[in-house]
Amino acid sequence: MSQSQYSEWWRRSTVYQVYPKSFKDTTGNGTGDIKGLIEKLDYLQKLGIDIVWLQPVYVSPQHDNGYDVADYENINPDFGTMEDFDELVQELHRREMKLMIDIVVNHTSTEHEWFKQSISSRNNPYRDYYIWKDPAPDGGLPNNWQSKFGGPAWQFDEASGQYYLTLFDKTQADLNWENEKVSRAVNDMMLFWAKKGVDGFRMDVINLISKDQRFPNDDGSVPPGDGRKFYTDGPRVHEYIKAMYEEVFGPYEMVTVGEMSSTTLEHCIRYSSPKEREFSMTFNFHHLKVDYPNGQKWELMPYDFEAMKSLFTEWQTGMQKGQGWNALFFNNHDQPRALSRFTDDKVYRVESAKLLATTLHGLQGTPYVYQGEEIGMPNPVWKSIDEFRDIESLNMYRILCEQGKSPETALSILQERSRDNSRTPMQWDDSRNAGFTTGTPWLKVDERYSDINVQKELANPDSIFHHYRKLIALRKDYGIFIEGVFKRLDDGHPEVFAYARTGDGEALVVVSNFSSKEITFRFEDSHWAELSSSGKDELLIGNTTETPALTQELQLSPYASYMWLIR
Ligand SMILES: O=P(O)(O)OC[C@H]1O[C@H](O[C@H]2O[C@H](CO)[C@@H](O)[C@H](O)[C@H]2O)[C@H](O)[C@@H](O)[C@@H]1O
Repeated sequence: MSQSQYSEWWRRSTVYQVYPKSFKDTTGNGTGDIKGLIEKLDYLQKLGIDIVWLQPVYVSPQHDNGYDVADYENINPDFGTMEDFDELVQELHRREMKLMIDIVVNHTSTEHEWFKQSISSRNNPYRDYYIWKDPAPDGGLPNNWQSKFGGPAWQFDEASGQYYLTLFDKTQADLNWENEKVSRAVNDMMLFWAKKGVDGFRMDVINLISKDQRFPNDDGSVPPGDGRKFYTDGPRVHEYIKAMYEEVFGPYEMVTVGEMSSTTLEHCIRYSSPKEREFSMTFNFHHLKVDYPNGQKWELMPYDFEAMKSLFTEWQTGMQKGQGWNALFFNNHDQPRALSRFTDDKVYRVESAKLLATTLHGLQGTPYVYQGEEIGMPNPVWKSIDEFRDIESLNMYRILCEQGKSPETALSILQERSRDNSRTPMQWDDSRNAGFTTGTPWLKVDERYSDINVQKELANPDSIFHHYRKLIALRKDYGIFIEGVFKRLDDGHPEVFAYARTGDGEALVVVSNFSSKEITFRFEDSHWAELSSSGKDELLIGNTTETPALTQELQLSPYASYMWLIR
């Protein structure tokens, strides 16, 4: 890739993901709001954040916490007003920060006016905005596709005698992108926000919008056999995205990230290579499915560390070769906290949080920090099903019990897998409800908030927060973070992930011990010969009190992680 292809500002940026419902409540109604986010912008600026990704704040019945949009161009009163939104844009821009908003157009809420019209009669002009099918000849479901939240992907409408498609909850009806009026309406909606000064979009499950128009049954030959192979990266998806680029993203010079569900490397290269004129970058989830036995999210197994490292290697190398760009992340609002999932959130919580950050931020791509990650928030401990709020978790708990699992077993699966793990309120200080709200929080606050909170983190120069701050600043200082060619260096070591990023006679080297053991790690001779001939090493950042030089053999304490620059 030539130098100029790396010149876009967002390649040097770090994005902070805000789950508004759990960020900061200023009204006392127990739900975070836009004014709460404005109140905390100085905090995000201190962290060094360039872009804030604000998750859906549109009018919505909130069955899926805003991913069920009922009106794309108005703000849900729980989150505030359009004036608050405009103030947010101004306040971000005043700080030279950017705003990225969530666009959810694979589906709408069934409370959206388009759907209300669509379901009203077979002849309504909006009927074709959604995917309606007759029952199968035997009177059953149109096909055997499954909803990602459990159960069949079809809902029956008695009045018209047809089914509509819902790949997520039954209140989230899939839009029919074959209808040109749908893409027209979506582009108009995106132009509305672009004209308001929004700088970018995060496009929810955007690679699911084009369905195989034959709507065939899934024969189960490719796991998980739920129909996804017929609508994931579907036949016309690139055509649809290119049209968005030409009309909206390109003219408004937006930064865009596509959330790509169950995607492939080949497609992500196409989605994010500049010459394709689609998105700036893509999220994929493969590295986070390394604890799903046979791709089954609702079964447990210890995570496969080697698989995780191989997936990072495959995507780093593949995207680099194909000129694509990765969105880098370990955490988001759909994932349990990586700290609890892949490392030790108790004895080595601080070391672990810093290790995950260093390992991720040294990779090629744009890093995303999910709220609370920068202070080392772990999964909470769940005591009862009554504490959960997430629609997927509640559906799956019911299904797991129906399948014969005991309530205790079902709860233990939710403890590891529930999306609510990452959605508990942000912990600002040690006052009541962690300073999140003066009212009753919509989801419980983790009990450890008096130890783990922003106030404490800011006061301690060695905190996780300050580690993130340094990493974010380093990315701006050294071009090697952006351009360096990825090479894995640990040769299948069972505890260590080690890699280099090389270029222009320099090397960035990251070595992380993902275990609670004190270990010795030795670079293989050929790797060491290359590294040691590259120049003099300087430790850029580490997570212990030691400041080791880079040597062929390294003693690594539990969860130790270091990043060196050689030049
Ligand atoms: O696990 P994948 O098949 O790779 O899918 C990725 C994620 O897709 C879904 O997330 C997004 O869409 C949902 C519906 O709008 C919404 O509920 C969620 O919050 C969005 O981020 C899926 O729900 C996630 O579990 C997957 O991780």
